[in-house]
Amino acid sequence: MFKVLITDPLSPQGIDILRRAEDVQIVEKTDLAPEALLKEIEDADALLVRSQTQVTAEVIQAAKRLKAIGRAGVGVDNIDVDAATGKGIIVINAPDGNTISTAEHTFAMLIALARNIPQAYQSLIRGEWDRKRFVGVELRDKRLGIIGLGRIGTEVAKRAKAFHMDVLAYDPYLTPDRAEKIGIRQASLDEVIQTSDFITVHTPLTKETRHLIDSRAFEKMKPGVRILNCARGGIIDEGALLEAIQSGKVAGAALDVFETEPPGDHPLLRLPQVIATPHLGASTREAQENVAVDVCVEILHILRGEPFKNAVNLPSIPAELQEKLRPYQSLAENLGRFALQATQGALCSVTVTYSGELTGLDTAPLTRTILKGALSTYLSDVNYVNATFLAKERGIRVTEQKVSDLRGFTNLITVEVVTDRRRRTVSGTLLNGLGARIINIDGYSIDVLPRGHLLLIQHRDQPGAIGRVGTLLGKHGINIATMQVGRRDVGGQAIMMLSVDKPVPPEIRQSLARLENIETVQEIDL
Ligand SMILES: NC(=O)C1=CN([C@@H]2O[C@H](COP(=O)(O)OP(=O)(O)OC[C@H]3O[C@@H](n4cnc5c(N)ncnc54)[C@H](O)[C@@H]3O)[C@@H](O)[C@H]2O)C=CC1
Ligand SMILES: O=C(O)CCC(=O)C(=O)O
Repeated sequence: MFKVLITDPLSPQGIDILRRAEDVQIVEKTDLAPEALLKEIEDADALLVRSQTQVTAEVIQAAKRLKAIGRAGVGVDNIDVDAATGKGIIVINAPDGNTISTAEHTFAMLIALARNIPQAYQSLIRGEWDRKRFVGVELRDKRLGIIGLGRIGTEVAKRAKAFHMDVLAYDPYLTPDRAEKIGIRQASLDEVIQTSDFITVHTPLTKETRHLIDSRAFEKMKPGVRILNCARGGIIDEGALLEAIQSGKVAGAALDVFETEPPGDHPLLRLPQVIATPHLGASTREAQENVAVDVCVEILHILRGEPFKNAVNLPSIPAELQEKLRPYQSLAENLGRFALQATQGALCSVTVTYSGELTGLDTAPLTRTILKGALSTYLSDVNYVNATFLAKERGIRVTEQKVSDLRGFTNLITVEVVTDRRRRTVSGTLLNGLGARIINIDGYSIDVLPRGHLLLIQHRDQPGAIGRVGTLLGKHGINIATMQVGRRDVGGQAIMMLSVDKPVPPEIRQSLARLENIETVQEIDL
């Protein structure tokens, strides 16, 4: 009998699936005090939560038999996924079930914002009859700038088109083919920011999207622009938004999410131009049913040892194969991350070539890991199980091949990525006793540890180029830990691969790119 502990309110449609299972005992205890949770989790086989229960490392350590944690929703921010992975506990989520609800909520906010509906309602119930203060704007022919055209962004775009809005999207990871299929014009971030009447964000919160909309972005916007965030607090810099509204640049904002939740007595909430909801994007009966059903079905699969999907942290592969592939997992993930970060742009195809001892194995899980590494650069909930599916959905061609060419190594993985901007080939190997190494980029031989902050610089092989890079980084207090240089011909094209002790800010990368004989500078974070 499997004990499934449910600690947040979950839709009964989901729980009924577990109730009908003869091998499951349900323990439903919401609002458990932290100590009570530590006790209750001890003999649980699975834990089901929404966003309230904090599944900390302490909770995970207290569990003696836990095999799976299910999140009825997308974000797993309340679960210590690393601690779960460390204990071999599978964490799953339900990424599709709340897309429509969140898109509809965004649209509700868009209309409410355009027509001052919450403010007018408040005024009316105060006993006023003020028809002048709440004059709004039409949506028709207004430009809606969508930042992040994934599942939710696409659904928002469809609804905006039905309202005859002029929709423009910025999503650097979307291929032109896919955008054409959705029927949305793609533009640069600057064009979206400078020309939109409404701007809505639908990206995950990543290093790249944190404060994507900051004071510089607000300066560039049209006066009277209206802003929406129903994705994650932190994509928009709340301090900069406050100033932009107070200065009159921004006419209004609709917020479902906040940098800290709950936001408490936040200055933005005191502005009459701001309308807000307490993270209600996914709060519909349908979305909650969808995510609860999805997560309960998958939890049963995991408990019964059947194939499952939407794992956030673990691939489902036979133990024997897993054992053989395990040493390559981190190299594979880092090769995917490295290749895409070094290439930039919308991914069109990935070709993975395996050589040596890898040719005799089923390498599909490694290819999935490479895809996961590449796609997690810009998608919110990529995992080992859904990476291939997501690539297919986005029209990315994935090819796997095995060859005998080993270039002197006992094993070799070569990843070739093609984006709408360029093509890159990166090879890596596991050196006996020394661990993972990147040994070739675009035909240039190097020897780099795939770890930490790296700078990939393309330059002309001329005297002084290396020195100028070192001097400029040194001037800004950035220490170079290691440096590798690869060239084909004397005086010709060459690359430098630097590992540095801290991230290199964009303005310093731009200064580097302006140095004599330096052509491109890419930062890679592994
Ligand atoms: N308010 C709420 O209750 C809910 C909020 N969400 C949040 O909404 C967000 C989007 O969710 P989905 O559409 O399901 O995710 P998704 O993964 O389908 O789409 C994200 C999109 O953002 C794009 N993107 C990534 N980095 C970008 C960048 N720097 N600039 C522009 N575009 C970038 C990706 O290419 C992708 O197309 C997630 O953060 C999710 O957590 C999701 C559900 C409910
Ligand atoms: O209502 C919830 O569970 C939060 C939804 C959400 O933000 C997500 O699924 O990422």
